[in-house]
Amino acid sequence: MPGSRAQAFVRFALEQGVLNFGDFTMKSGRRSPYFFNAGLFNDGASVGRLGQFYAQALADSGLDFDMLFGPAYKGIPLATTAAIALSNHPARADRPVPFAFNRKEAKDHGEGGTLVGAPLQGRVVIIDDVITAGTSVRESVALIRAAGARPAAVLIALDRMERAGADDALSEGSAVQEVERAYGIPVVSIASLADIMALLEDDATLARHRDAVSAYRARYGVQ
Ligand SMILES: O=P(O)(O)OC[C@H]1O[C@H](OP(=O)(O)OP(=O)(O)O)[C@H](O)[C@@H]1O
Ligand SMILES: O=C(O)c1cc(=O)[nH]c(=O)[nH]1
Repeated sequence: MPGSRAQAFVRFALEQGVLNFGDFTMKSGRRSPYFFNAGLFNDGASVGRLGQFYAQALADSGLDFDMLFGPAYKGIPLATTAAIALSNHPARADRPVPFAFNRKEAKDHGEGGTLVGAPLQGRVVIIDDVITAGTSVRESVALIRAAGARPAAVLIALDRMERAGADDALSEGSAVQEVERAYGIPVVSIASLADIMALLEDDATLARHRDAVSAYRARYGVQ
């Protein structure tokens, strides 16, 4: 995404309390001096604006696709808001934007199963907030392929630009690069750690977090 839009997104996330600085333990167990909690896009206006950022990033990528898939749980509102924004975006004019999502627990009554929404078919864009170790993407790819559809891309809000794995066995590329290599599909992000670092440089009120984020990037990051 063009620099100024990525910067606007990072600022938006900060204002919503989604982007935080401090000491956080991530799903992988790694400790991070910053955290992106997409669950705090938690009202109609902010989740609507978030959808517009996703839609613009996908339009800017020029990728063609048939539908969206949001992995449970947080991917569900993300795919929903992105589908609404895309259906109003000129790049998608006159073409529907079907979307689907999964349940974490299979349902054994009613329609049953784990998939909800439009049938998975064609070229599917997986929508999530961040990729850390790639587990959520791996599970999504398996679901999409099992349904006879094709993963076409991953669209995330924030590329943390960091290597996955234990401290003494870090992946060669970033988790995002590893996903691109493993599945042969592009990962599009609205913003990245580089944009967060630019924000820290620009904003004197955030200056106290610069050293910790720089040290973290030096330890785990890719350029
Ligand atoms: O690349 P990964 O290692 O899979 O990490 C990233 C995933 O982890 C988080 O979701 P989580 O699995 O915690 O589920 P949630 O959406 O129910 O919060 C996040 O929303 C991504 O989906
Ligand atoms: O790795 C994680 O657990 C993680 C990092 C982050 O910035 N945001 C998030 O929701 N999860």
